[in-house]
Amino acid sequence: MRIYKVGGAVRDRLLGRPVTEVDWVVVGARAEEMQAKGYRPVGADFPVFLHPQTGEEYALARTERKSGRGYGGFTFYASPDVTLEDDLTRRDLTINAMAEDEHGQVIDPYGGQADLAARLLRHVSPAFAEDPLRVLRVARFAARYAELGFRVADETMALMRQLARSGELQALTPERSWKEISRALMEPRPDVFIQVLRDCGALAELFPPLDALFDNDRVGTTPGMLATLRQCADHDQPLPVRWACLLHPLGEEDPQSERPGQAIEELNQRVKAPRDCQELALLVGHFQHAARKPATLAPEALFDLLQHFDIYRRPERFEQFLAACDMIARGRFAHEGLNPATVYLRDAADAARAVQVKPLMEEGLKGAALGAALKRARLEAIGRFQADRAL
Ligand SMILES: Nc1ccn([C@@H]2O[C@H](COP(=O)(O)OP(=O)(O)OP(=O)(O)O)[C@@H](O)[C@H]2O)c(=O)n1
Repeated sequence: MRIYKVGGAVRDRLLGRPVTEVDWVVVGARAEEMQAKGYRPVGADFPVFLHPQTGEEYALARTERKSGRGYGGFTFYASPDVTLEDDLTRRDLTINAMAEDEHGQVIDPYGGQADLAARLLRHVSPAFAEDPLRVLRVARFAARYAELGFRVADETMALMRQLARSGELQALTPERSWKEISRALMEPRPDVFIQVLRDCGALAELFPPLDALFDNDRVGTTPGMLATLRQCADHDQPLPVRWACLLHPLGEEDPQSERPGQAIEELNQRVKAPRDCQELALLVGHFQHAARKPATLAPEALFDLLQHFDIYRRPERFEQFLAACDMIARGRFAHEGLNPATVYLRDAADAARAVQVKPLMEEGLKGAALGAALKRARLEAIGRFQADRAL
């Protein structure tokens, strides 16, 4: 049996980037031998094992054949006669299809090193098309390595276009799509991820309302949305902020639609985004306008906004909302430095939070009456705050 390091670890070492996770491929072995050596199988009929000590993944060299639509439709052929080259051919990109032996010798049958040098994301073979998720993966790698000068090779872009047109992306499960999308949004250039998806037609398949924005962009929202995503990366924003910033223009289209928030809701559901991402996207979609000019809001409207956010129990969610507003201000409106609108909102929230319950309880108030008195006191506090700031 021979063991090689493969995939991302080889690529990132050659790029001089930190290697976070090492995958191994095992040639000339059977599952029984692996288990006899103490490796633990990952699944019943998947030829991947975990090392007894390091927990790293060791996969038997395999070929993959697509037997149906979607990700379920894969069959594996793993056997001691599958060569390292066979295993590398089924991989997505040439830069991911390199291996390294125990002496640090690189095995590179598909020109991965040349493509690293040329800064090209190029598919290995037509087998690329067997997994439509790879369209998202390529866009994600483009987002990760854009700053190193990488771009998608023309022939790979053509293949991605074909895959998008075939409708195969529809067969991706929300879980697999979200895993790629969420990782891509956290890369240094999430805007490049979206642009690559747009260019190959995948955005139209995955997020039709976002794609439509690019087509009917009378007011130039899409360059602003892309710039906003870039700001998110430059300011290390967490995933919910980035997701909300991606979807924020849909909230602006909404006033004309019958159900505000519908487009955001649909995209949330489509990828089954986690709850915090869903919530923030809807809140940003809905309140971004009000948050741009909070000083012009009537005290009641400002109070309602803060109530809606449940700023008393969910302060971190409100902070993420303000962060998203800041990123939009920078990306869309080229605003630099401290954003007076979000400073105002944060101070208003602090004024409302400063209202104490204890004195009201000491007056003997309870239950609904206490709730109503607290609301009144907070509304008054906001009124005072606005009056002070107006001076
Ligand atoms: N749909 C996929 C998923 C994975 N791979 C191959 O499996 C390797 C390991 O996959 P993964 O761990 O997902 O990616 P990495 O390349 O290690 O990248 P990352 O740094 O994002 O983990 C990849 O390098 C690639 O060769 C593939 O060809 N097609």
